[in-house]
Amino acid sequence: VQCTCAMKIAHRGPDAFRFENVNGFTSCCFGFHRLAIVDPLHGMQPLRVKKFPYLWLCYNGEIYNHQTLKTQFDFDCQTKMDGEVLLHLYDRFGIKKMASLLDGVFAFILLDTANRKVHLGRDTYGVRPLFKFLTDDGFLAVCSEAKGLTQITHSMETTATIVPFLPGHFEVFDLKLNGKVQSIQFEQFHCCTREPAHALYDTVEGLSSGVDKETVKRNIRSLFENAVRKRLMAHRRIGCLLSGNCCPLSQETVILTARNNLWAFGEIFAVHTVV
Ligand SMILES: NC(=O)C[C@H](N)C(=O)O
Repeated sequence: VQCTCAMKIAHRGPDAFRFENVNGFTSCCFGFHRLAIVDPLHGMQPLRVKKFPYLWLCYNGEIYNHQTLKTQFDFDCQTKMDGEVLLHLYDRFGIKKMASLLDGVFAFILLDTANRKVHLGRDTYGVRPLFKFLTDDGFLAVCSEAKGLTQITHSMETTATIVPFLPGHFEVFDLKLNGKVQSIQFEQFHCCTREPAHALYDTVEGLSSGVDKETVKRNIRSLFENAVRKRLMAHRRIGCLLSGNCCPLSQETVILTARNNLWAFGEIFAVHTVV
């Protein structure tokens, strides 16, 4: 019955929809509306792979460096999904390092039935939304929009609050035998004033030192191109880059970089908005 609340956010994913109960964990349920960006064939969620049958992942977002991480750590991946890398990273390094190695925009819930743990996390800038509903007696629900949580019913008499999940943080819960949870760790994995851990594996060309105008312009161009390039990981045939009031040079960079890096037969449209 609680699952029907997931229909409140049906507009977030027009491509596919799934409700799934977790085998042997009758208190756990996932509802997912998919906007298919990467691996349309195998990317439905909750994402599960043969290698880790006890892991259940639901996430919203794009992991720009998924390919780099797969190569770097020699992961044996079953799909082309960007999110699959989360499962391998979690298995190898644990939740904190997993979150800090991700270059992208994301909000996730990862259930580990073998260790009876639930993990939540959200990207540094909070680009992807995540709301949490938790009662004092340990009933947990999360959703990309608060409206998916307002009609959740639970055993407590007092109303539980719905709070946005803090960007750049992760939280770990113990999943008790009665299906309730207890928070055991809440930590920041990254803050925007620090160099991100994934920078170690970044492939952006070395920037020249010096503060003369030409060097600075070249460096800006190289960083900007890299920022566009890494976002071109979609398997959709039509993409749209929205640039808010950026100069003609960057407009041109966006279009050229995009055209040179398109996957398969895609087409790119840049829309320039002037604020
Ligand atoms: N769209 C998403 O948020 C998840 C994933 N990147 C996908 O392509 O399905």
